[in-house]
Amino acid sequence: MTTVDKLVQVAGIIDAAEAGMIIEEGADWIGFALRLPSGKDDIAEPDAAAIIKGLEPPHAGVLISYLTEAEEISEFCQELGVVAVQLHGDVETTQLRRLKELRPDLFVLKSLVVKQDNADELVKLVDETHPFVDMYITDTFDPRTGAKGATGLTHDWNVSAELVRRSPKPLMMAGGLNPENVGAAIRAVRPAAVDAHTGLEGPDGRKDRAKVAKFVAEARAAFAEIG
Ligand SMILES: O=C(O)c1ccccc1N[C@@H]1O[C@H](COP(=O)(O)O)[C@@H](O)[C@H]1O
Repeated sequence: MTTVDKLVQVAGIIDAAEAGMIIEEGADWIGFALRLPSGKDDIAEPDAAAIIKGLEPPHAGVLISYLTEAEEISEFCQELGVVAVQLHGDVETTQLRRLKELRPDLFVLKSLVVKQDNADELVKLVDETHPFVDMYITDTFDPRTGAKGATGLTHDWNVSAELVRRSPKPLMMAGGLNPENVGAAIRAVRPAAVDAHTGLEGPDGRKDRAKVAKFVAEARAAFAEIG
């Protein structure tokens, strides 16, 4: 079983050069968003699989997806060679249980999409699903577009902090994190891990080396501070 603590993830990898740069700058896990409902993935599946298979521990590739069916998730994770999957869709608890039966070795992250006034609903979701989930990941809902991931928006960190306190499983904090706010976020919420996508991009839509380096350094410093 994979255990994680004080982990830094960068999501939305688009090619091998970007993956290599992010690993060089000290991130632990890298996330690949695939089979998105838009049909417009940033990277082809065989290219993602090649990058993932070339990673050496403690680095690892994570599938980020809206898939909801355990069999399809399991088969796709096998094809890609990922050790972890981040589920952003409305996955039934029965499917999470089935996924654990099929792949007890797979590290399952389930998103908790923070909206205005849905904290109680998220706590209920944690209560129901935690036996089948290894880690939760917060994310921010964008009411203008309906998007539930990679919105670049922060949410009420009091909700994330409450979820950390209430969840029997660790929590990865995400949603609008960037080099400037990640330290404060870790000190306020005390998550086990952090993740960012859009806050690390340059104007060309690719990850910016200086932003990735600063994000990793600020996160490591804040994790060391909270102990
Ligand atoms: O990374 C993506 O492209 C992605 C696509 C669909 C759902 C989630 C996705 N990424 C996750 O979004 C959050 C945070 O994004 P941001 O930092 O606010 O831009 C994080 O969980 C990513 O793993």
